Amino acid sequence: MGKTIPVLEIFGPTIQGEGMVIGQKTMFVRTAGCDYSCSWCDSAFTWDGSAKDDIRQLTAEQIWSELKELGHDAFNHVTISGGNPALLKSLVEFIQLLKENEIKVAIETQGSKWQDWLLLIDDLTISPKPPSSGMKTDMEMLDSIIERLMQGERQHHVSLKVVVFDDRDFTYAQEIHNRYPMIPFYVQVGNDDTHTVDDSALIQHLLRKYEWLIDKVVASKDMNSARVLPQLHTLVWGNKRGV
Ligand SMILES: C[S@@+](CC[C@H](N)C(=O)[O-])C[C@H]1O[C@@H](n2cnc3c(N)ncnc32)[C@H](O)[C@@H]1O
Ligand SMILES: Nc1nc2[nH]cc(C(=O)O)c2c(=O)[nH]1
Ligand code: SF4
Ligand SMILES: [Mg+2]
Repeated sequence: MGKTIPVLEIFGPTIQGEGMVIGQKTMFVRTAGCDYSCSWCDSAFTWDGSAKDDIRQLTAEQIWSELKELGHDAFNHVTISGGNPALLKSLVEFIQLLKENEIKVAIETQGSKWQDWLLLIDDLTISPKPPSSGMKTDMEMLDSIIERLMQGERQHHVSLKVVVFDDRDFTYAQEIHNRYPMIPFYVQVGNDDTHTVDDSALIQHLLRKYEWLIDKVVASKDMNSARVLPQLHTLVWGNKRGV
């Protein structure tokens, strides 16, 4: 038996609601544990202890068989999110198993940790955290991650995505984009009400914030190559989990 992976959620098929492959049909595997504690994290249950009894230690083969049970043959893409999946060296076996089965692999991570298996990922989203998160970006670490990916000629498999809640976050997003101009860059609307069940009020609110963010990008000479996106899954399903 191979090494195990701490898993909190396996779901799909759904669509990737964010970033570089938005709209892509995909399965999700959500790992437990994060080295950050963002003030507005929409997946805080992965690290705040509230779901600790739901964590399952699964092997690569066990995760793969659950994915097949859920998705049958109606998927060819798997997104691994968290928490921070880049904390887990043991993910390499699972990533290799997916590739053997001709499944494309995406990762969501914040750019705080390196793993050699990042070089194997088809759609790698690195999402450094802006000031509103309360986190401080280790720029040396981020530089070294981007550098290694460039050395590995992964530029067509990588993107940067910054979630923006306010003007300071937008300035941070511009700085990140200017620092790594060769990496496709996305700004994403921040959801500041991750607990409400009033979907229609949330959706109206998030669409207004999307318009605000579009206006900011349109007015910024530093953002001529940036793409502005909402969290599509939130516009469709609100704060529902497992979609
Ligand atoms: C839950 S995180 C897990 C992966 C990794 N820890 C990270 O932050 O990139 C997945 C994505 O959701 C984004 N996200 C988290 N909370 C959000 C919120 N309240 N509004 C918009 N995006 C959010 C993160 O920035 C990240 O891009
Ligand atoms: N549909 C959908 N798209 C997503 N993109 C990133 C997600 C995440 O939580 O990492 C996510 C998610 O939870 N659901
Ligand atoms: S880095 Fe990602 S998972 Fe961790 S606290 Fe921040 S948004 Fe949540
Ligand atoms: Mg999410």
